[in-house]
Amino acid sequence: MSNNEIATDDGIDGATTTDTASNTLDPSGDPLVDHDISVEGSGSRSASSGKTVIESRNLDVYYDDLQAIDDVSMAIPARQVTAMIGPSGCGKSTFLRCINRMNDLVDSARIEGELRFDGQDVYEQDIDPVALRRRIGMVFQHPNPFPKSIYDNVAYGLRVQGRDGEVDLDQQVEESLRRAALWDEVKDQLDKSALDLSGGQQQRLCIARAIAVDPDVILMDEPASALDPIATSKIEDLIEELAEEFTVVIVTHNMQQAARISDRTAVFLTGGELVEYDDTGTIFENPESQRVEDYITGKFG
Ligand SMILES: Nc1ncnc2c1ncn2[C@@H]1O[C@H](COP(=O)(O)OP(=O)(O)OP(=O)(O)O)[C@@H](O)[C@H]1O
Repeated sequence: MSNNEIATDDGIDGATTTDTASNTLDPSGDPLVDHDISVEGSGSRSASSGKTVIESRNLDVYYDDLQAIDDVSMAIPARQVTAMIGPSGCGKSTFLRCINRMNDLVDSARIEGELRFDGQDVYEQDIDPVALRRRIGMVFQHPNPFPKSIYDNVAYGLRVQGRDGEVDLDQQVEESLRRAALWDEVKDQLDKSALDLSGGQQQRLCIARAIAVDPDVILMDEPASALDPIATSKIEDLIEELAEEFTVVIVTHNMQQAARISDRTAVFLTGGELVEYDDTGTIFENPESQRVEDYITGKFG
């Protein structure tokens, strides 16, 4: 389930902004970031190791009495693509939304256990969720550009942060659009409404908007599921490129997509149980769990 309707000024949408200098997270906290996990990616990147940037420990999430995540412990490496797959309702989006505390916006949601980003529990009392969301951007299933120009969409986060005076805004907008593989298509029409772009272009614009403020992590909740195959292919290529610079965590229903673009894959099954989490090649070619094999081979789900 994707919450793609949220688009506000407080850093909880695709325009989330990053301001590492002023955020309230203390990277010098618990040194969990020093844990190395070895990554044998099946994607195009080499099998380099990535430091743990996000780690859940015995995480439980409830919506009132419904348990959506059940005792999930996993470590997500920096600058890799980590995919979350599993049947509908198994808790993938819930887990994703815990990472930048989007579930705070759901009154019935209750979280137990730990969710660490950069070594610090994001649910500690002194953590500012808005500052957290500046470092952990999000891209939703349906592109949600603001009803503004292409330029203003990309510049939005920097302006909200008051950083537009510090940086060369034109340059930052161009660079973000280039990194989102959209510059060549829009460079002559930056004043045009973002809403006039195609769905695939809008999604790349949302990615440009998210990366303009230089987050550490980009969460993506089925970012290509509303797009046609060509637009999907462009987004997939882009995701692989983004992982050179950012940590990408993606929820996808599309197992082929997970196999194509991710380095690590987490398989959730009914009841919010993380059944297996491993290198993507292992999950798809030689999973340990019979249940995962049955799911991957389409025997259920
Ligand atoms: N805001 C909410 N309030 C109450 N229950 C919720 C809420 N969001 C999700 N749930 C429930 O939590 C469980 C996990 O939902 P979630 O959306 O995380 O699963 P998912 O694996 O992402 O599903 P899908 O693949 O269909 O998007 C489901 O039973 C769902 O109905």
